[in-house]
Amino acid sequence: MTMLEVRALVIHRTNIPVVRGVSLIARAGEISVLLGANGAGKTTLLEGISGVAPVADGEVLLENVNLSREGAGTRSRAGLAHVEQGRTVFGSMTTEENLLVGQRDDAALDQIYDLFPELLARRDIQSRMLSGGEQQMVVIGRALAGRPKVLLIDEMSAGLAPVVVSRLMKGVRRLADQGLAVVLVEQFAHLALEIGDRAYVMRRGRVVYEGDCASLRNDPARLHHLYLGDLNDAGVDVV
Ligand SMILES: Nc1ncnc2c1ncn2[C@@H]1O[C@H](COP(=O)(O)OP(=O)(O)OP(=O)(O)O)[C@@H](O)[C@H]1O
Repeated sequence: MTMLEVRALVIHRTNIPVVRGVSLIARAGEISVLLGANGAGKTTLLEGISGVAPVADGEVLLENVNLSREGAGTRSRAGLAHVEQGRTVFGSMTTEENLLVGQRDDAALDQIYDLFPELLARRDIQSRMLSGGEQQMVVIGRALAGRPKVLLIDEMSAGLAPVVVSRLMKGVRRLADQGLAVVLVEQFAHLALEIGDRAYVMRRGRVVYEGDCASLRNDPARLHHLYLGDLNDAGVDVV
């Protein structure tokens, strides 16, 4: 079932269009992987979807309800959660105090500890003492507090060792298997394509590939070309 539908989104930064008519979908139980080189517009796109960045044109629909004119708070309450870049924990608060921020019920806390048992053992530790990977688990866990329908995750792996990234990816896959619709922006393309379902590659503000993750995973030369090769910018967006 399609949970999130983004239609022809246009977003400007200092009057320059950096997202130029992007459409994508995220289905319940699936991970939509969003790839692309630095500056392609991935972060800006997620910000436009969650309402953090103002949108110049296009639509954001959650379960067919148009949220395009709503602010970030309304979109969040409607079920759109956004894990932004930077892994911001409340450092002087314990792991559990962080997880309890915005928590609707204890069951959600149990769900987080079930997903990331590592955090259970660290529940009473000040979150500034946690490793980078554990802090990322806390941030993802906090985003689950409102029981979202769609989870947008931006570069959760930045600065982390590949083994830690794999661990996080497994957690995200499990969340999708539990029914969440996930949009995952990721620099470790090969790892993301392993756990993802749908793939989108952005280039200079546009989608230049839309398809299944398996096709791209099995064709690294094509992926390389989509990132760096000579594409006809004015041509067909979907390869
Ligand atoms: N606040 C801002 N003000 C002006 N320009 C911005 C701002 N944020 C992003 N940009 C520009 O918009 C373009 C898209 O940036 P964005 O961060 O969305 O790309 P990205 O694909 O997420 O890249 P990265 O992987 O580096 O985060 C870039 O050219 C960037 O310089």
